[in-house]
Amino acid sequence: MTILDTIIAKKRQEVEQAKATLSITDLERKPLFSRACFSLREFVLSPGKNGIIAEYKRASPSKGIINDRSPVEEVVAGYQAAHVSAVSVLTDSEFFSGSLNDLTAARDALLIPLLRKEFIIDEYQLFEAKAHGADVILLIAAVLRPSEIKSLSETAQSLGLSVLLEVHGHDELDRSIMDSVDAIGVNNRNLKDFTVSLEHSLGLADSIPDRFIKVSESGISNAATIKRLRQAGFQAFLIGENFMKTGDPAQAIQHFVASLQSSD
Ligand SMILES: O=P(O)(O)OC[C@@H](O)[C@@H](O)c1c[nH]c2ccccc12
Repeated sequence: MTILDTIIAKKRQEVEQAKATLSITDLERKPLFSRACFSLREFVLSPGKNGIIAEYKRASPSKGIINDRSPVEEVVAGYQAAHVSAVSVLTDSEFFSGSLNDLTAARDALLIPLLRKEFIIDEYQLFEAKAHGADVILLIAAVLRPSEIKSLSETAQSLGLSVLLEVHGHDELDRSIMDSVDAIGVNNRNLKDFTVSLEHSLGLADSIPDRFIKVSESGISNAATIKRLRQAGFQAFLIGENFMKTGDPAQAIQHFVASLQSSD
């Protein structure tokens, strides 16, 4: 069993428990469910946007605790003040120490798109995402059949959510490309063994059709890397640990964005 298998097995149990506690109808009645979503496309592609999607990540299976001292609302407010395009918040509790409460706390602090970073396997989680303030959801090609990606992405879009599809290699990309996704993210981290290489993004850039927002995910820690990724055609950059591992993520991102601007 890989760590990904373990995470998905646990997730299936969690979703069944959540469904038994709160129905989709209950979720639809939550106040946030009826809000209009911010568009990922607009916030990444409009002129002057830097394309950074900054992530709030307390812990991960590969690193253990990264930062359990900086409160979510402070960190995401700092990300927004640094003019990022969007914010990502982990909601998995078992492996990433996140929660849906973190997502809602982030929503309260933000006027930019918010990604629910989660292992989504069931449409119930899409309704949960909407009811807790998300604008964007993640679908991971490594754990979903193409038919599942199709139905989950269509349902997400019907709720007004933007869809980020995550792939790791050519095979996943080729079988998962479909018009009901908005953005395609190449994860530089292999979720099966945690090794990180930028070559995954660089090698796939030209194979992603231009109608999708091109996102590079994980292991990004400096402006020079963003420059290389932009040259390869990437428009958005998902970055977590580089900010979270410092004592002050809000300050770290300010420095990062300043160095990005001075290298432009
Ligand atoms: O902390 P990093 O190396 O900057 O990576 C952020 C993000 O890409 C990573 O957290 C991630 C990408 N895909 C995921 C899927 C599930 C959980 C986490 C992830």
